[in-house]
Amino acid sequence: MGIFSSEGFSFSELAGMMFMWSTIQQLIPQLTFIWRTIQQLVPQSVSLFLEKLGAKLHGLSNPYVHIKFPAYLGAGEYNDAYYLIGFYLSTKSSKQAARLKGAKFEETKSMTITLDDGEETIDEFNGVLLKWKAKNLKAQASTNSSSSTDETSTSCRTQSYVLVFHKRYREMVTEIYLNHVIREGKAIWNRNRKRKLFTNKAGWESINFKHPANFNTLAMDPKKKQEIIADLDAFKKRKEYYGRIGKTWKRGYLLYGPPGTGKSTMIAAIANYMDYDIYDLELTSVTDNAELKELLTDTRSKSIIVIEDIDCSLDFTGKRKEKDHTKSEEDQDMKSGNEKDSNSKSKVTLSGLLNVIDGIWSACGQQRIIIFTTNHVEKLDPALIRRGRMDMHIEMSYCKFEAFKTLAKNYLDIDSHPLFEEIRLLLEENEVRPCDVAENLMPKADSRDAETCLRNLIEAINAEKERQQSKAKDEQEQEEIKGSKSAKRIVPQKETHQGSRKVCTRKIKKWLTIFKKL
Ligand SMILES: Nc1ncnc2c1ncn2[C@@H]1O[C@H](COP(=O)(O)OP(=O)(O)OP(=O)(O)O)[C@@H](O)[C@H]1O
Ligand SMILES: [Mg+2]
Repeated sequence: MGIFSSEGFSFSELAGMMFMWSTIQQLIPQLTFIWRTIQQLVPQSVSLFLEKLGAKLHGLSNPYVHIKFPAYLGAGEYNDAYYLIGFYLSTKSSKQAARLKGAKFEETKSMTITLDDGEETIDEFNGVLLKWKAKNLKAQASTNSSSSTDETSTSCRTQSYVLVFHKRYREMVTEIYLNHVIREGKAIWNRNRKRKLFTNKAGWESINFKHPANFNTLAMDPKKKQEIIADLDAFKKRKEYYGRIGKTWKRGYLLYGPPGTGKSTMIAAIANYMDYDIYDLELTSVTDNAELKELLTDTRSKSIIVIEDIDCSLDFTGKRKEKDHTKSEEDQDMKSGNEKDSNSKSKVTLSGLLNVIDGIWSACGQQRIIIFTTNHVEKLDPALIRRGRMDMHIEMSYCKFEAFKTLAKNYLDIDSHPLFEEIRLLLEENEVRPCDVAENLMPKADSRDAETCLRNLIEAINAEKERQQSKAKDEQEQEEIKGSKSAKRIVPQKETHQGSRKVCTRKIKKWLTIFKKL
């Protein structure tokens, strides 16, 4: 029978119990006062012993363990675990608790719904039941008093989650369950957070990254595209594999090809596919190797570090090919770095960049992709792009028929058309950049239909073809003119030369006859 059930108690018994309870309540302040006085009188060691004894007795009678996760740790520091638990509980509590609260963070895409203050929810893990309570000390204290705006703004500091479980599961909870909660919380956070595009000015600055590019809309050879997707998939799943073979969990891609062939578009597609942030590293703004290290160690995991137009970024091109074998690589790079000083402020060197890629990341960089782009792959130092640093070399090339079909689908929403065959032949014969195809396929006015756009493209390719042909003809003519001019110049020279030789021979013969006469 429950103590608060009136069943089985007479009215006088109930009145007696209520009297006893109110007497105990009245005695509490006096008992507290006596306890405080004893604490002051007895030596500290004795009072500590008594406290420990009290806790032990309480432990014996209470089989439940409570772990508190406060939102605020003091000294301006907030507790990440509190927020991650909140994300974890958002998937559990909305089904059970009656009172919930919604929170929208600047960095997240959507609202997170979690337990309101004072609410509880039960979680089950490996057959064990665990209770989570949301507490707010301020809310409890201010139920009796009116709260000021100041209090509301700092009330998150007084919030906490308390986990309650039977003490027999202590080990399982602390060693397995809590790791699971934090891991799940992080996964929810990652799925919900907005992706960022970072650029380096003074340190990293970020904006939200929103780019519509994806592998479906990326125009390129479908086989090559599938290879890239498969490589990314393998990379995503290979955490254990990289750990086992002792390699850093990173992957390097070199994208090369003429301007307007989709290198930057490919980077956006990879970022969207992987759900990664992008760090767009402008090497010319990096003062020296030390700053480069700092910037790269400051990047988050699950990110892509991009160095666009690496051949133009710094003088990395082919330096090693002419290296002086009597000097160390670092010396030579430093020398070239100093030489560069005259036209660039950056002292970042090739070996500095290689050290950062290979060295620092081995220690702390995980789940990162590094991408270099260039229009002139032949100019790059082989050390920079060797396998292991740049694992995949991807050529982004001129638009062929398969790539065209993707663009026709993107821009005109068509899979076939009678003009496709003519376009296929034209694309085989000519080097047309995907950006030019895209430009021509984009309807300039609402009224323009697919056929008009396709005809525009055909016209544009033919016009370019004629332009190239007449340019080639002009160049040939110029060459011929140059050739004939130099031929004309050479002939009199030869004649003059021969003439002077003849004069010379005549003079010698004359002198010989004079000598003979003498
Ligand atoms: N392969 C492609 N697939 C889809 N769209 C493309 C492709 N290539 C180019 N485009 C279109 O052309 C525009 C320019 O492409 P992008 O900037 O990706 O070229 P790039 O290779 O990075 O050029 P650059 O070498 O000059 O930096 C894009 O905005 C896109 O609309
Ligand atoms: Mg680009």
